[in-house]
Amino acid sequence: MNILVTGGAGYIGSHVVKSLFEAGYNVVTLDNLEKGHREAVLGGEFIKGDLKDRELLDSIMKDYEIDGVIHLAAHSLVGESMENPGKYYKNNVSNGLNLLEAMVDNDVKYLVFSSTAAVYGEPREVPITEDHPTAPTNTYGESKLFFEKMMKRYDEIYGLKYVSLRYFNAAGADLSGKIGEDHDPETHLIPIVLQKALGLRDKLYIFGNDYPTRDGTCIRDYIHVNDLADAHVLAIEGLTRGLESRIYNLGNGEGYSVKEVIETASRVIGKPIEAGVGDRRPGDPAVLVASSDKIKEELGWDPQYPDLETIIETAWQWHKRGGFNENE
Ligand SMILES: NC(=O)c1ccc[n+]([C@@H]2O[C@H](COP(=O)([O-])OP(=O)(O)OC[C@H]3O[C@@H](n4cnc5c(N)ncnc54)[C@H](O)[C@@H]3O)[C@@H](O)[C@H]2O)c1
Ligand SMILES: O=c1ccn([C@@H]2O[C@H](COP(=O)(O)OP(=O)(O)O[C@H]3O[C@H](CO)[C@@H](O)[C@H](O)[C@H]3O)[C@@H](O)[C@H]2O)c(=O)[nH]1
Repeated sequence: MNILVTGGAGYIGSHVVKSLFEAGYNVVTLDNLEKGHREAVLGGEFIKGDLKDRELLDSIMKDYEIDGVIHLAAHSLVGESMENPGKYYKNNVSNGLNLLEAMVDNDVKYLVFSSTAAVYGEPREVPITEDHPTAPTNTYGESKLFFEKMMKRYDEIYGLKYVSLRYFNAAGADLSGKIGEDHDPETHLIPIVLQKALGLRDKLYIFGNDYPTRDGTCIRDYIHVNDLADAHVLAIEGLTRGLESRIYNLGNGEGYSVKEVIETASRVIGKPIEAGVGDRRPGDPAVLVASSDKIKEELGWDPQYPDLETIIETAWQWHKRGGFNENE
């Protein structure tokens, strides 16, 4: 099986590429390296290019006889999406449509998509199941929901079969020490907390402490990036076995507040980590916690690193060694 991975040089994509490779797939990675790292792609072919380049998509699908696509390439920052919505509609919707069109024209039938908990907005009840109403509170979540709707139509009209994986908060790093999270600028909570602990940044701010939660700070469900990656392999296997199009949540079913994440990181590292309190970040729901029962029951997904301390420990090992700087 020949699989095209868009965004495979990024944080989650590089872990997906490694898992696919280990499971015996032929992998072709397409990434424009706007955010990704060439050295993060540990196996298969690498092509530097952009989703907006329709000719390139056609030639990759033909030349490599692509059977399925795992589509991770996107802009993905909640805060930025509320400052620059057009950037999100362009890349996540318009460039994504280019990919769908190329798949139809080249008769590529299977698609696994990186969706997000942000499609739900402020939940009516937690844990959130896949049939919870969608009402995104930010442009990012809305752009991902638009793409899900396009996939549904392409299934109805062209028979494209898809699995949409709605990830909650990805964190941690591969145990090999070769790949991990390395964004510039970094905006995600766990790497920021670890950078603060390493003295690589002056300030750490909690974005709002007046949310309706147990300690006033936002609650999220953190999932280890290798457990996420495994779900992609299960999804592509399912599709090629004849699974109908599906949406699955991916989280651990346990929510941690921003304060609890900082406390857990201090425990893992063995020293206090100082944090100030800043304003709320526009677009942030107060609570996002997943029910992932559906993918466990239907595809046998079995997370190996569900506990927050372990997730942070793997991220700490990666950041302590200096990320890609150390590997270079
Ligand atoms: N990190 C999370 O917690 C999280 C949670 C839910 C969903 N997601 C989704 O997972 C996917 C991967 O997230 P990530 O955290 O690894 O982000 P990332 O920025 O590290 O990876 C995205 C990759 O896509 C590439 N890319 C972006 N636009 C492109 C384009 N037009 N053409 C070619 N390459 C392009 C970037 O260079 C980058 O390498 C995204 O779709 C994101 O929305 C992430
Ligand atoms: O310096 C910081 C950074 C973050 N936060 C808070 O920490 C929580 C987690 O934030 P972050 O790590 O930025 O992740 P999210 O904004 O929850 O978004 C992630 O998780 C979503 C799914 O829940 C994905 O869709 C997004 O792509 C991914 O970036 C949020 O409440 C933030 O407000 C802070 O308080 N201080």
